[in-house]
Amino acid sequence: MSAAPAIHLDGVSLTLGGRPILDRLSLDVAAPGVTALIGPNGAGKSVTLRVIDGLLRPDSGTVRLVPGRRAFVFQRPALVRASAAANVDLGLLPLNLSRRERAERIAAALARVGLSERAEDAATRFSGGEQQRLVLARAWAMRPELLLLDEPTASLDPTATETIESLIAEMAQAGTAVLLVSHNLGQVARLADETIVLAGGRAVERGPTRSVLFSPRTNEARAYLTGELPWTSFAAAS
Ligand SMILES: Nc1ncnc2c1ncn2[C@@H]1O[C@H](COP(=O)(O)OP(=O)(O)OP(=O)(O)O)[C@@H](O)[C@H]1O
Repeated sequence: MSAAPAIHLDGVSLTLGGRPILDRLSLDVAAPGVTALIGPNGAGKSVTLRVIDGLLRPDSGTVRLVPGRRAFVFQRPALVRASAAANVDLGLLPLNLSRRERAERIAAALARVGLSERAEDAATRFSGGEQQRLVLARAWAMRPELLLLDEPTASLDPTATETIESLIAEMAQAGTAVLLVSHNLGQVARLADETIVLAGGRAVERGPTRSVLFSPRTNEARAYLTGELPWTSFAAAS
């Protein structure tokens, strides 16, 4: 990797509830671009994102991040009881923008995810997919240096998924380092330059997405991928 990584984890270990969850985890995430973090349920993907965001403190090891704005889109959308517009505005508050610039960014972000008409509606009454689109709009409006995404399209319909995927790609092209946790391997293939496979709290494999998905070198990665990836249709499309 030529430039300094946006995220650098070195030997990160963490025990939760008496169980080792991260086990000397080391990984780098390049900036800009999309890096996918994949692996079986319980592998420690969400915990890794929370460690990177500082919500969980590792027992040992080093976490180094590129300085700047950071946005985290959780598996379950984190929204306050206020309008959709106010929820986007919350992400902008720390940025010291003028009132007018905030209003412009809010309008553009809501339009980007097809929620312009819902700007004044209560966000907590939105459907699951609408809430997910809203939190992504908030992240987009922040223009973060670092974007952490935990299953960002898990409850979205195909059209909304396409909207969100193009928004993620656009942010990466504009310079954001994106770390994407997803079980949607088609999405990983579409978006991620690099892919890291996590199993048992360790990065067992990493490399260009295509080689990780189609020619995994480790048994752990192979076991995960053969259970999840529709090899026949997928391989035929490549
Ligand atoms: N606060 C906590 N206390 C105790 N155990 C925890 C805590 N948070 C997570 N864990 C455990 O850590 C393990 C890894 O959880 P994590 O949510 O990171 O998995 P994941 O790889 O994101 O899985 P999935 O694909 O199912 O979302 C799980 O077994 C979970 O029960």
